[in-house]
Amino acid sequence: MITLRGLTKRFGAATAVDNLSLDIEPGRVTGFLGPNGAGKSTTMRMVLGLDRPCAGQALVNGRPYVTLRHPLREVGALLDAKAIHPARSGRSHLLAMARSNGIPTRRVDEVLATVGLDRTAAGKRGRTLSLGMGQRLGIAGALLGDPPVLMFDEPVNGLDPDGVRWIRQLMRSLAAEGRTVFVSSHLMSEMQLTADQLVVIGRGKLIADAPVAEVISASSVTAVRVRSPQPAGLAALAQRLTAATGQVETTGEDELTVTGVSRQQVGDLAYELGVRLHELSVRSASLEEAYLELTADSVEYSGTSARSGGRHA
Ligand SMILES: Nc1ncnc2c1ncn2[C@@H]1O[C@H](COP(=O)(O)OP(=O)(O)OP(=O)(O)O)[C@@H](O)[C@H]1O
Repeated sequence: MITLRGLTKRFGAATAVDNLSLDIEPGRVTGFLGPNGAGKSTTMRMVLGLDRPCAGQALVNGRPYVTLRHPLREVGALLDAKAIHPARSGRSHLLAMARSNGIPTRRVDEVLATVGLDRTAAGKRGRTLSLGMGQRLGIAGALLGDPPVLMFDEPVNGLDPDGVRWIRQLMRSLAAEGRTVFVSSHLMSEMQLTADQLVVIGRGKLIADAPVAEVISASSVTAVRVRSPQPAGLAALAQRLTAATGQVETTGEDELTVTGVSRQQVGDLAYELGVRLHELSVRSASLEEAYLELTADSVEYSGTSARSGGRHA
């Protein structure tokens, strides 16, 4: 479990993390999303005691990182895959980590096997590691102490499709073992497949903390399509839906597209009015659409081309 309470970090006049309070629960994958510069890495660094909060607290299993006696056994993290000495082999890097945390040497070979690095790959020097090998080595380091809490900052960066799928399965299985898995990514399609819960931040502030399905269904891009062969009935239904705070658009001769009202509500209203329906279907937003809508006002750096969906700040 990771607990953030009023967590705040300022760099000079800029507030990178602004009064964040949340619980990142065990047994599920929590995706950590936000535009560039939103404060994700800074938050993770504070959990690991690498940055000191200006206010508030970040706790791992109820304790500040700096008070943990064997930190690698409590929390494992992949923050920067390049954090290995260029002249050191992957295996000796892990051996040094193990030694300083009282972890037996055999565990190094276990985690190397878990991440699919053989002896030759593990014997390569840091400077010669490919991006994918570096990521795998970083993940091996995170798993070394068999910790109940794991944090990964953009773990699929630069990985090929096999690597991406492997990471997804690893995250899922770590969560299924009851661990806390907190992972940041900009790949929405991947997050939609991997995460159970989402934490979205923008400009250091919490925007959403909800299950993936809830984030998607709350999006205005999620819409109900309703078709009827009875034009008068459809018009009456449109009127009632508008009164029920739905946004109704006529999208065809016999068709309405409704947002802000659930499919059940539309079906119940149609039944009440005695309107015959030929279709009642939901068009779900993608996580990407929902995310763009949520963060439209928090994007610090954006190009000039128009984006579909969300509003512009
Ligand atoms: N050491 C530092 N000194 C000054 N400013 C910093 C420092 N580290 C981070 N920042 C600033 O804090 C803000 C948050 O940065 P952070 O790297 O945490 O965002 P992020 O959400 O991880 O972004 P990205 O998705 O681009 O990795 C940014 O405005 C960044 O420039």
